[in-house]
Amino acid sequence: MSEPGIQVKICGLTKPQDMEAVAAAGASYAGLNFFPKSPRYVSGALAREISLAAPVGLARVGLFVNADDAQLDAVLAEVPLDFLQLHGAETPERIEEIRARYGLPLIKAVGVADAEDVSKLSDYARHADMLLVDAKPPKNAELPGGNGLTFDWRLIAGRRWSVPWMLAGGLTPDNVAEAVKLTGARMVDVASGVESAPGVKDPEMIARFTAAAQG
Ligand SMILES: O=C(O)c1ccccc1NCC(=O)[C@H](O)[C@H](O)COP(=O)(O)O
Repeated sequence: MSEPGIQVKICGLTKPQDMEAVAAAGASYAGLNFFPKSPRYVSGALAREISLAAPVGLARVGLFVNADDAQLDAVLAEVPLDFLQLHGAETPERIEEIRARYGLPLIKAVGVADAEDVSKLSDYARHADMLLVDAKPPKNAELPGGNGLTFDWRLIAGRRWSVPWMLAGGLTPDNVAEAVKLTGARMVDVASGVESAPGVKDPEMIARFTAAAQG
């Protein structure tokens, strides 16, 4: 069955042409990754150039992991952003602090591996404007996200929270339609599933992913 209205976020753009591919595909959100250890890390003038390549209506999301005010101040002074995505171990207090200081809508990413993780989502929903329900990284993982791993979608099938939420974790052009069907997600997010190599986005995969998500 067709799923009109599914919104797509493509995360970890590393060049201005990626933004053009995201816009051409009809995605709604584009993520810039400010975590220095990520293969998708961007900074300074390049990050600004990518951000400025976004057409009106395509929301730019800045992704941070346990960022301090100094990092957030520096990025936001240079790079226009519409949302902040917090992908580390930020506490509810820290989320509120960031929200008050920068006045931007916040997406809190939460890793899920079991029902206990799912139960934590309601707490975060009280402090964030949107949730990103991602696969929990393995203990030895170098990155807290962008690992291309799925989780058991049945854990959240049909679930709703008090704020909008995005499904993430190991989504690809080939499995996203099934993930949407099983979970009831209205928004989906992908990083590695639309890349030809870590940090290298593939425009054709971005187009296929978006089309498959939207049915
Ligand atoms: O993508 C990264 O490199 C990354 C690094 C550190 C924290 C978060 C990161 N990505 C966050 C995302 O929103 C990803 O899109 C999400 O984790 C799903 O990734 P993937 O399984 O590769 O689609």
